[in-house]
Amino acid sequence: MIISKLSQVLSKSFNRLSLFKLHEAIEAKHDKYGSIRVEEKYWPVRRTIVYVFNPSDIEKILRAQGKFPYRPANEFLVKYRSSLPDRYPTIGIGNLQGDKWFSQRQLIAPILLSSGVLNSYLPHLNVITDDFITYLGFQQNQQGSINDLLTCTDQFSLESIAMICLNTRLGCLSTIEPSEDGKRLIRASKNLFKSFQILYHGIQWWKFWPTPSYKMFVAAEEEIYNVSGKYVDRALNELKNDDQNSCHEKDDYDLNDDSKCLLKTLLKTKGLDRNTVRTTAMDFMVGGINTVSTSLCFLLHHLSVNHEIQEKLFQELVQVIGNSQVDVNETHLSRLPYLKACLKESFRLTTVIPNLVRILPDSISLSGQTIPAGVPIMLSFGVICKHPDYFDEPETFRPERWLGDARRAIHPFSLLTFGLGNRMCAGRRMSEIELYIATAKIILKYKLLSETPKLLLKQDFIIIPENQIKIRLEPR
Ligand code: HEM
Repeated sequence: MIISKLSQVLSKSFNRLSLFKLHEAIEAKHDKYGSIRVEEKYWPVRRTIVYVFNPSDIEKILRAQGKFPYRPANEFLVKYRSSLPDRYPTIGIGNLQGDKWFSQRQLIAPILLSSGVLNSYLPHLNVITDDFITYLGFQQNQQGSINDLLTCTDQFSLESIAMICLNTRLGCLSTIEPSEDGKRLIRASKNLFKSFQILYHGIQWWKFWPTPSYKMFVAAEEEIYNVSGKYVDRALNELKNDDQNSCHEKDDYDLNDDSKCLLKTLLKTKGLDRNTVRTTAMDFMVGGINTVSTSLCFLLHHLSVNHEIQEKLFQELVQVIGNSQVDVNETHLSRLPYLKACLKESFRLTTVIPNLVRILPDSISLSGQTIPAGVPIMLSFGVICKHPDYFDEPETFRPERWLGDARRAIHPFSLLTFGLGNRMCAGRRMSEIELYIATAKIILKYKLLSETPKLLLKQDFIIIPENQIKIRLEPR
């Protein structure tokens, strides 16, 4: 009895120490220290980190970040890309700082956020979702179950992001075999995130010699660079040929209409050369594969556990869209408040990125403590989102809390899935559209029944399920 208790305590402590359980270690800091924790680390170098667990402090920080919000870069990525200036004229908007970041963000983000570009992808995302539904059908076992939902949503997510960023289908949803490029990208993006977790949060041995994780990162980065480069060059050649040949007839959603194709629009933008676009496309791929895939997997899991909510969502979808064969369009998307609330609630319970990080240009007073300028501050909204001080019955999946008057009880800086302000996620609207269309069509087609005993989480750079998500699909 005593031994088993001791082993439980030990295993909990070791779990918290583990690199893949950092989210639990951060929760434990909040339990122990309350709304703020200023931590001095002495090894391998002396540094201070501040953890903030209070939405009012988070609001203060985000309002104080100025014109050039400073989110610390992934240093290993900066080191690697800076060593190859011909290949990487930029280290990418996710890692640049100051006015260099600002001028690149000004060129790139408006294209990714423009409704003209976004809407042109709706028909393609509908087709990809239909293919995903067929693919799911082939993945079911004899009892109608999918044994590992995340590997399926990975395929969907990669196929979608490749269509958006590389202007190509990769065949990841083929019921026979994904294309070679598809397989390479899936493998590379998994390895990339695995190495990120160790390189970003572990001891920085990579600064002194190429550790196995650093080598894994470089190999994955090269793979993504090579595959995506091929499609960027193809788009560039098409643009050159288009210039030489006369215009062809274009319909509203024709991605050969260059003004509606993200990649070609980037390539035609003054100030963005071929290699900058190549880096940007890579960063979009990396930013968008695992985040969207895991978010979709979590949302489908929550719906599969909460049958009444799933039914209520189904009713909304039937009323607004009809059935799974109808293409989801802009008008439908503007009339689906319950679907949007379900996604928000899924983000609250299982947000894939539970912290934002900022370094402020000036000192700031937070929860009665003065934090000097230049100190990294972790805005730990993932903890806030699961705390009863801020959310009633926090463990319950209840989309209604995001609707009508109930929403007013929620502090606006408590859920920051995509960040906030002028450094927020450039792919937010694209991701939401992907997630809405996929969820809508799947729920219209299938009733989802969970076969996952308990959802466990781990941090693999982003938060992902630790155990396999098993789900049964019953045709409606
Ligand atoms: C569910 C999916 C996604 C989530 C949860 C997510 C979340 C985030 C978060 C939290 C940030 C940091 C924001 C901040 O510091 O304020 C970020 C940055 C970024 N994301 Fe996403 N993201 C997602 C999908 C995507 C996609 C699909 C793309 C590209 C198509 C993308 C591109 C970017 C870029 C370029 C940045 C850096 C922006 C900058 O530094 O200016 N993300 N994302």
